[in-house]
Amino acid sequence: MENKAAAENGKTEIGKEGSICGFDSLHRLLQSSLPPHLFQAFSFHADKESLREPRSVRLGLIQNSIALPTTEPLLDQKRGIFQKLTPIIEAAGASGVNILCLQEAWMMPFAFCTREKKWCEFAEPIDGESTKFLQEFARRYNMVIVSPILERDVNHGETIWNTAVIIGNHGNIIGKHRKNHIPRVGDFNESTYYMEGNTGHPVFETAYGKIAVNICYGRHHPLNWLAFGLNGAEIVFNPSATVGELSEPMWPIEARNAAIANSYFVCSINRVGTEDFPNPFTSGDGKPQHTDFGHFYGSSYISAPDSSCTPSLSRHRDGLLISDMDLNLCRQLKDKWGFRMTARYETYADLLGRYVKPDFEPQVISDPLLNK
Ligand SMILES: NC(=O)NCCC(=O)O
Repeated sequence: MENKAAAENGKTEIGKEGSICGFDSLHRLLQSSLPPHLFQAFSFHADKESLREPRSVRLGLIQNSIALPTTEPLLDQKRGIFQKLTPIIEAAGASGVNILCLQEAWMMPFAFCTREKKWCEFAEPIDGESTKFLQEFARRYNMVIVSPILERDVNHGETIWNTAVIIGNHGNIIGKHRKNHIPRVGDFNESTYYMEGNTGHPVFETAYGKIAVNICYGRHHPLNWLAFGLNGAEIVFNPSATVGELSEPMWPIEARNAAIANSYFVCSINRVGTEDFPNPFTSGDGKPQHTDFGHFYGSSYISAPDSSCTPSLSRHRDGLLISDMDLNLCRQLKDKWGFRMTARYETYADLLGRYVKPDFEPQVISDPLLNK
């Protein structure tokens, strides 16, 4: 587990497999070459206000590799992850974390690359075994927990969804959100298993603030981020599973941009490690078949609306990132920049209204001399 002291010592384990140019994380590499003011660690500052008390919240993000090989019985694999996570969740609770978020589909390997249907067996109802496991911690530590799982909706013909369950600090289920954007890129063949979510862009009002969940691939969609902001989110969690070759250059940028544009905090969580599957599969790109997805590069971090961010966790180790923040910062940034006031929602709505119609024509004004 990575704690504050260990995380501040960024050059631990240099040369270990998974390091980047000898550094433990991309952030450490950047930190060594960029001025220190670009990096804020673990506690976000907001100005003191005269009419509002600070609204301090402590967040925890967990990234982890799977516990057992994917060839082991499915139930053992799931229970192995429970066992592995128990001390990490307890450390979060003992550290006074108010809201904890786990990685995408945390209770299973990310098997969607295989297109094999046997992995559907991991899917659970929202009040299933994984939720019950976490409800106990939520009650014990008075902690809200965001739990991204593979969901089976038994009331709707056993349909499967990629879902985040929001567990309240009394262990109650506040609600759920289903992943809005399903990737069809590289080995991310998730639409073989579930379709685009049908829960909209809910914001959950919890004891510690208004939160939302933008699951993984939704982070490439600025309007998805915007919708959570329009509904009043103060913190948006982005539980993810993504691999280095595909998305690592985008990872340090998109969440920070969303936090700035929408005046809220963004918590980016990625799983870590390489998961190997029993049967080879191809990526439809002419390259040889393979049995792993590539390296899940971890690197979880938190971005603030004032453009600061925490250092990221390791690229190759499990980790718990804990950070304090004052949610007053969200409104302070809204007052400063006025993005909500200067946006042109009517014109965007008009364009989008026309764009979704089959007879839409792009507004392009061509130089009349072009074809002369
Ligand atoms: N899990 C998931 O949606 N991955 C898609 C790949 C990416 O967005 O980087």
